[in-house]
Amino acid sequence: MSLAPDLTETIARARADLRMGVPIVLHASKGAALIMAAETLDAQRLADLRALGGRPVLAVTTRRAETLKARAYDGDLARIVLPPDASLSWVLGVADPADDLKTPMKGPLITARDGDAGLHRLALTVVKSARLLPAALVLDLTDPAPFAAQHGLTSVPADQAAELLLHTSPLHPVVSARLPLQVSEAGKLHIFRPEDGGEEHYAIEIGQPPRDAPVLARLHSACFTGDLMGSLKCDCGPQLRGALAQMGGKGAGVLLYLNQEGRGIGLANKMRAYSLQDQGFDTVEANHRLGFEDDERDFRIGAEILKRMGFSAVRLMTNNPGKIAMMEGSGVTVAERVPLKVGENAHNKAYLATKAAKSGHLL
Ligand SMILES: Nc1nc2c(ncn2[C@@H]2O[C@H](COP(=O)(O)OP(=O)(O)OP(=O)(O)O)[C@@H](O)[C@H]2O)c(=O)[nH]1
Ligand SMILES: [Zn+2]
Repeated sequence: MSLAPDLTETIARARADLRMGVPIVLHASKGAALIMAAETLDAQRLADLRALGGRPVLAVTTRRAETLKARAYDGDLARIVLPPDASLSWVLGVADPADDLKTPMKGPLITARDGDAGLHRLALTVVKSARLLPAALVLDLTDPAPFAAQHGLTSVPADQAAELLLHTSPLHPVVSARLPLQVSEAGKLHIFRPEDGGEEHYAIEIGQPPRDAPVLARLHSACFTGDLMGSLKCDCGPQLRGALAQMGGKGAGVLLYLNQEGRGIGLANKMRAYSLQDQGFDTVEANHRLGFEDDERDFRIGAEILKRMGFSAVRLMTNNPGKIAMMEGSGVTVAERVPLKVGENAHNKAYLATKAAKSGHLL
């Protein structure tokens, strides 16, 4: 018997550590490294890192490197060599585009091209999944086990972790209960909990849709600003209410409320993107300047929930062809696309036009 955390639990612990500003250790057959998230770094830990000697680098995605005009030799990421006099604000300036226009980074930034970037890539994956800015300080370690033990750090086997993180975490139903709604008194809420310690997702079932026919379905991604605050910057609130109203009218349907705020980058990063939009960048450019892809969501989660509920085919309410492709790729048939065009206003007109022009949304 062992009470020790397994791999999934160790990764969840690493995520929590990074959010708290605590370093982690990644170890693989080819090498090992000490990792700190740039966003939660403080001056003391930066000084402690320096005291260890070696050649620390700041790993950023190629998206971010492009804005910084730093050469990326590792495909999807760049390893920026930390200058000897780099301060905390230098690190934060590389990680966070907030002041790019006001105080552009003084280059040239030197990037590493020798050696392997596997641990850096994994570091960025873990930092992203902790909903932090995708930038991580990485220092090679030669003797990771005693180092981690001496400092009480979470130590993650990198090869196995990289493999595990390719897959969507299994989800388990937690509870279901009746939930009478304005659109239908025959509402029911189901809660699903992922094994990886990530956020729970919800399914709102309306009526009793038969499992052997395509169900009217909506995959809605959480939008605190639009769903709850009535923000005019997007169309999420009207889409949420519009989808529920249609399901209520038909007497059957299932709306998945996926906690993938900000197209999967989290609310804090979405607000960073909004702030960049106020500087003149569109929704896609803002994500890229932050170092993210246009869309970081994993719609396989939606497909998993539908399958667990017994559905194998949907009439999907969406304008996003990416959702249809992901459903089909995950084994849920999209029998029909049901357009959902509601809530356009003067504030979100340009946002909706950008999604049509750059992200392939259907008009
Ligand atoms: N990163 C980022 N996320 C945004 C922005 N505006 C809205 N969002 C998020 O985008 C998501 C919108 O999701 P959905 O309603 O599923 O929209 P969609 O992918 O356009 O697809 P359909 O509505 O199905 O056509 C929500 O998670 C919002 O929080 C933005 O400017 N930047
Ligand atoms: Zn929204």
